Amino acid sequence: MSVPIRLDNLTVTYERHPAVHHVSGAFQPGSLTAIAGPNGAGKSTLLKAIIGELRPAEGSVDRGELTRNDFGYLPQAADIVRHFPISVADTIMLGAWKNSGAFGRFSRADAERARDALAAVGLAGFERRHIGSLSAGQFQRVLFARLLLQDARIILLDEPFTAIDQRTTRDLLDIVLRWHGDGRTVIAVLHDFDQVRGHFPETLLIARELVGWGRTEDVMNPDNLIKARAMAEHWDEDAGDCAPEREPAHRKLAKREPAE
Ligand SMILES: Nc1ncnc2c1ncn2[C@@H]1O[C@H](COP(=O)(O)OP(=O)(O)OP(=O)(O)O)[C@@H](O)[C@H]1O
Repeated sequence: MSVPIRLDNLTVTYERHPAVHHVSGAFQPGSLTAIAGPNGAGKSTLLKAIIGELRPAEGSVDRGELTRNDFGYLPQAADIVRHFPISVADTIMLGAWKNSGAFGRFSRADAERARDALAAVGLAGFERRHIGSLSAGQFQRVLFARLLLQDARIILLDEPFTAIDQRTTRDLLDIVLRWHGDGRTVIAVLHDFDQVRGHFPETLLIARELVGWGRTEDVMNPDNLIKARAMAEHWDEDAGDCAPEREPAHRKLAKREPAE
């Protein structure tokens, strides 16, 4: 598979108010890209549009031959409900659902892979723990184990290292770098600019509109960062609607579809 994921004039709105505005460019296969920008810049919205959870109000996302099963997605921790009575093992096995048979049965091989994935994130022996009993860092490790089991070609991470300690961050960052080494396409929303500069070759800097997209050393320069901040400071939440010239009736509102 060697086709990029292309964004063409992508605009995503919430009730016609643009959260992502006229973004164009491409994620090359096998690239490792950070999405950076101020709070409310549209970073999470952009990820959701890439996986198809939100529909464009204007423009498009061209995923080529990729299907939903090719995408592994880690939402922001705040979007994940943790008080379901579900074990660590079952949470991880959800990553293998695409391999399960017609009756949702998992193979012995899947169970072994789940154990391996748990060991790979440093949580061997945690299978029976209730997810509600885990620390934030342990839970994030479980979600990474689920992604390992899912074995997706494209991996989207929304603030994967927020509110977790340095050791966990380092361990999970190693997994991200391994995914990149395997040739997967990885896109991660990040707030830590040192992390972006240190480990992510490509950056997409957004402040609702694109500020820069390309090599990290080119994009993360002081001018662009000042520009992004200034664009955020000038946001007018009461600005008029975003009305595309020719808007198909079925695209009038960004529509939420069932999340993973
Ligand atoms: N479900 C929603 N309904 C209406 N507006 C929304 C919704 N989700 C996000 N927004 C708005 O869209 C804009 C972009 O939000 P988004 O969460 O994509 O930003 P972000 O860059 O990920 O922010 P942060 O860094 O704070 O997580 C914000 O103004 C936000 O208030």
